[in-house]
Amino acid sequence: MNSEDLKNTLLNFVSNSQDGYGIYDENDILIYSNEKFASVMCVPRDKIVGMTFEDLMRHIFTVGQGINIEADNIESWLEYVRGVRRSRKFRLFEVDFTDGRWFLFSEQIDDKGQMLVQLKDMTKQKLLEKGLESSVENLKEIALTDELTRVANRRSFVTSVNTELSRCRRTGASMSFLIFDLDYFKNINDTYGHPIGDKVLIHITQLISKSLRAYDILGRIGGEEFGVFLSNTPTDEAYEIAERIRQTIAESPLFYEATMISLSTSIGLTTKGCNARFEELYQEADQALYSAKEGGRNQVVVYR
Ligand SMILES: Nc1nc2c(ncn2[C@@H]2O[C@H](COP(=O)(O)OP(=O)(O)OP(=O)(O)O)[C@@H](O)[C@H]2O)c(=O)[nH]1
Repeated sequence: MNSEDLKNTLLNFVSNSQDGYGIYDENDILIYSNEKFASVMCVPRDKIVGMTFEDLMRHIFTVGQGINIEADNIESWLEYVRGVRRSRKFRLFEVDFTDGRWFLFSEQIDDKGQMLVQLKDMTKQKLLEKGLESSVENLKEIALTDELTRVANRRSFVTSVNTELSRCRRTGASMSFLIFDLDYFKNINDTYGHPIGDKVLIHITQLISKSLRAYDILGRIGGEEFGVFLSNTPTDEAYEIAERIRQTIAESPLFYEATMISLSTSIGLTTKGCNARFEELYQEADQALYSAKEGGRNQVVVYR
């Protein structure tokens, strides 16, 4: 193929391309536009050629079609664009359109200062990307949340507690750790059935969660066992919080049809410096919880 034929073939491809092609001269005046470029910019091809880049943007801003120019004032937007446009020989960026489409723009500048702009419709990829992002968010949520009670599951609770321990290690503060365990929960399941047992767990979670401060960490660490991490909280303060929750639970039975299901919890409490590990906190609070069960249940016991 001789060079004339090659030029014609190339021009033919570019003219009929599904991608938009435009060329600006060194003064940013559009000297070439294929059909697609003109239609993406929402200006007829015979009108768009000859426009400067800035006038084209002003036009798009005024009609409110095409590129989504998120600005109150087009002149200040252009001021910003002047700072980045032509700042590099090659630029690649994504642009959203007022009709919801997305285009990938590539700008390439030759030695004379002429700029070739290519626009590629990437709406499908963008939708896919957004779908994937929200699926990842959903999966994260599922992986970290207890399905029944909607609080942190054991894994996510342990991670949050470890993060908080590292943070408070730097401040040298002490913290308290509580384990709540429902009393005679097996009886509730056996008497009223598993679905009502589930309702009890949700009810208890809500009662505990309402009594905590925004920065306390609550998680379901076992079947009917909940952990609470109280950062920067000494024993007497943690005891007050635990005792208040114990009382609330004891005074808040679950009403199911005509039946009132009375509830109570035993609570183990330990207070330590932040150099402790999760396993130690758990072990000590669990030992205190065991004493609370042994001591007759429905009580808070501090680890000694
Ligand atoms: N409904 C329901 N029950 C659960 C769930 N997870 C664990 N359980 C039940 O929780 C009960 C725990 O029983 P136990 O460990 O004997 O404890 P308890 O009956 O509360 O007795 P104490 O703790 O000694 O007061 C068992 O019957 C488990 O089947 C759950 O997600 N839903």
